[in-house]
Amino acid sequence: MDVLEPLSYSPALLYAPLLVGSLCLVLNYVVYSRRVAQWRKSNIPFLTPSFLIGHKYFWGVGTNSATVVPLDRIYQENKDKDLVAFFIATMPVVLLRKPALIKQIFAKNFDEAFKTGFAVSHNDTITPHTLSQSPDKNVWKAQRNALSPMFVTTRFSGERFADIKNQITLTWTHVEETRLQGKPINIKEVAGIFFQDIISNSFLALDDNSYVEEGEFRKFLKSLVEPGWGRLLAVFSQMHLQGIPTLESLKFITQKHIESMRSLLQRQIKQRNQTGAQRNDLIDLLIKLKEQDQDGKLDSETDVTNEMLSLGLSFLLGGKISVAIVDIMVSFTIHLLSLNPEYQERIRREVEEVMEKHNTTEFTYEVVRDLHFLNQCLHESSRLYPSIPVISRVCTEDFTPAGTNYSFKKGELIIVDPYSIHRDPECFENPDVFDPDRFSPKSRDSKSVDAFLTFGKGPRKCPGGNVALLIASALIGSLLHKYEVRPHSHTRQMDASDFHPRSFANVHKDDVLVDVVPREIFAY
Ligand code: HEM
Repeated sequence: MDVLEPLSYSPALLYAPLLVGSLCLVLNYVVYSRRVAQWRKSNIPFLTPSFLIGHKYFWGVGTNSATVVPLDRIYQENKDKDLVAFFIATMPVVLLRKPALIKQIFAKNFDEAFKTGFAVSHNDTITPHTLSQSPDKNVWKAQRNALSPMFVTTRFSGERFADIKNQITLTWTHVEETRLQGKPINIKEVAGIFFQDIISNSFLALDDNSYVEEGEFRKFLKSLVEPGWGRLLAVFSQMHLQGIPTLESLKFITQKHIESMRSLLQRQIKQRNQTGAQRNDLIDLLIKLKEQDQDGKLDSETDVTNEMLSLGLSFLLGGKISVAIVDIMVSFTIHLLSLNPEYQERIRREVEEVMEKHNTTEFTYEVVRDLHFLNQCLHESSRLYPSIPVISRVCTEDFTPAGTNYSFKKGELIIVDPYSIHRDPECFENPDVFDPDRFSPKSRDSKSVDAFLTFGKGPRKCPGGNVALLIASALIGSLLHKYEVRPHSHTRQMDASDFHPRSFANVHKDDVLVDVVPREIFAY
């Protein structure tokens, strides 16, 4: 074509996008109006959406602000309300503001709102059967019961503490080598390797050492949680399209993830059958499930059924992503401790006292389990930085929470924003101050217990929290036992403006680096 030849468009090409765009806007308007009318009738206070574009609050999400930033703004601007409804882009949601109402709906109205907001398309074969996503309450219950032995921290007692001990040694070696090279420690990376290698070695019998070569399980988790537009859109569409089949690329857990986990489990089951070892881990649990359910009907004894795979994923993803966010909790905690040396010193003293009590100079299950002040520090840091920005429920029936006149309709998406509640002075005094003592047994009262939402609320509350806290305590206790930790990359306390805009977890956007000084040297 001659470059100077004028471009000629067919009128259909020109008008089609305009027509489709206009139809979408009109449709949006109809949807908005109907939903607003429903909220009005249900006595649910709402923010009036602007004509055709919903609410502007969320426009910066993904580019310059994390999801909690607009949620926090709405939370702050509606101080006089128990709850407030609005649209995230075109998705209608009801944000609960008061801990008492959250407890009422998440616990007492569990039967009417048991589903999480992460709906799945029903033509999927795996995810509808996972613990955190199943729309069937019986499946959820069965999965939670079947997995319960995996969430017991005594699994790590006695000789089974060896996997944690081995990671402590590897971490000390890595930290010392990095220090001797004159470099700071990337604490999120260290925490990620520590936790994920322990999970892969203890529950899957993999022999991962991600300091030498990135482990298979760590790679798998990274592919799910690495911040980016794709992952952010996948979570949004999964919440918004409630059950409507979506494009493969818009799924949070894709077929590729599923098949790579299937082949990993298949390999480990085969190996276990060959060795006949008993480890009381996830592989043993899956083999037992297969023996009970299949009566030897499968072609191969290593076949991994969809049911086994769903159960495996339910645990390995910790509901959805919980297993992949323990490193976030640890890196925020170490950063806060680097800014507050007096609390580091209290942890060191506690480690020594507890070791003395147990007549040992080593880290054992009993020592780590008894580090109560360190546990308070973890709670306090996860209050300031709850890793999960939104906890959600979908109403499965119409209901009115007792003592209110709000009527929730079937299908309504309810959300809770732990970050804002945790920083509300009505729930926690001086909320921006890092004060681990507020979690001491004598300071804790029912008000702060109700308002603490890091691990969720009600029967769906995170069952893996204690495993996460135990492993996090082992890492932080052992690190502080050897080193004084000082801030390197961030010299002030972080807030939501430091969160990554394209992550669906509340993770800092830049690496958190700290310097370490060995205690012996520091003493002189
Ligand atoms: C810092 C670490 C963790 C945090 C902050 C966390 C937080 C959460 C939250 C907020 C929920 C949703 C609760 C709700 O909907 O009310 C959840 C669910 C869940 N978590 Fe965790 N979690 C963590 C670690 C873990 C670990 C290590 C595991 C597994 C070993 C795990 C397993 C689960 C499971 C299976 C669910 C789904 C429960 C259900 O739907 O019944 N979590 N977690």
